[in-house]
Amino acid sequence: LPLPFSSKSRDFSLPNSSWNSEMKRLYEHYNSQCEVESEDGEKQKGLWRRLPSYNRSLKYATGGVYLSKLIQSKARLFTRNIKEQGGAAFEYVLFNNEEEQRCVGIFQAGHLLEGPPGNVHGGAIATIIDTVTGTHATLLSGTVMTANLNINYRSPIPLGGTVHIESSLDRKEGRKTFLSCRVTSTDGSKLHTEATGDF
Ligand SMILES: CCCCCCCCCCCCCC(=O)SCCNC(=O)CCNC(=O)[C@H](O)C(C)(C)COP(=O)(O)OP(=O)(O)OC[C@H]1O[C@@H](n2cnc3c(N)ncnc32)[C@H](O)[C@@H]1OP(=O)(O)O
Repeated sequence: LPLPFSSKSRDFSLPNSSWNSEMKRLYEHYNSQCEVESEDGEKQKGLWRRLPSYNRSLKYATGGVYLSKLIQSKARLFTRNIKEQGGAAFEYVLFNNEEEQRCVGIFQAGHLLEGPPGNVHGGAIATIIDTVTGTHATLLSGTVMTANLNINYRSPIPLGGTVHIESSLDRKEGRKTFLSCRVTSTDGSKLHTEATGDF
């Protein structure tokens, strides 16, 4: 992740007191596979890697063609900019499995993401899918933009609930990267959303 963050920047993908037990359990499940101990007690890289997440992409604005310095200095990542405490909006952590070309997101949807009463807004679901697949495509192919995101909403996601999001590589064609994504209940028994993305 070639981003020049200050060591003081908060890493939003670490557990906090708003996480429910399912969120913590799944975090532990993947985090425990990020580092493994060999027989001689040495720590080695595991199958998974937790991806840190910050609320701005550049610590210091460098100026841009279209954006004023003021806008750049105030720019914050959409999914990490809600000040209200207590897991009000997007709580999530991403883990990447480079070998299997899979990226997993664990997502707890806070009360500010309501769409239909008691359920998560379809735009918020699209946002978190774009976040997981967009990050995955970046890891696979370098800097990308989402060209196309196709979403099938299969069953509502309850507000406050935790879901498992998995992005996998379908294929690469020249400079295009095609991914598939599934949002399921944490035990995998219920399919909430399916998507494909071109980056
Ligand atoms: C490491 C992690 C870091 C990440 C940290 C941040 C975390 C947050 C992550 C959040 C992530 C959030 C991520 C976001 O939210 S990204 C924001 C949302 N996306 C955009 O705003 C993108 C806007 N569009 C564009 O900029 C251009 O149109 C792009 C760049 C997409 C293509 O324009 P470009 O001039 O470059 O290309 P081209 O026109 O020569 O076409 C090239 C090829 O592409 C094919 N094509 C084009 N358009 C489409 C389409 N719509 N569907 C299907 N295919 C399409 C086209 O047929 C052609 O194919 P072929 O003929 O070659 O076969």
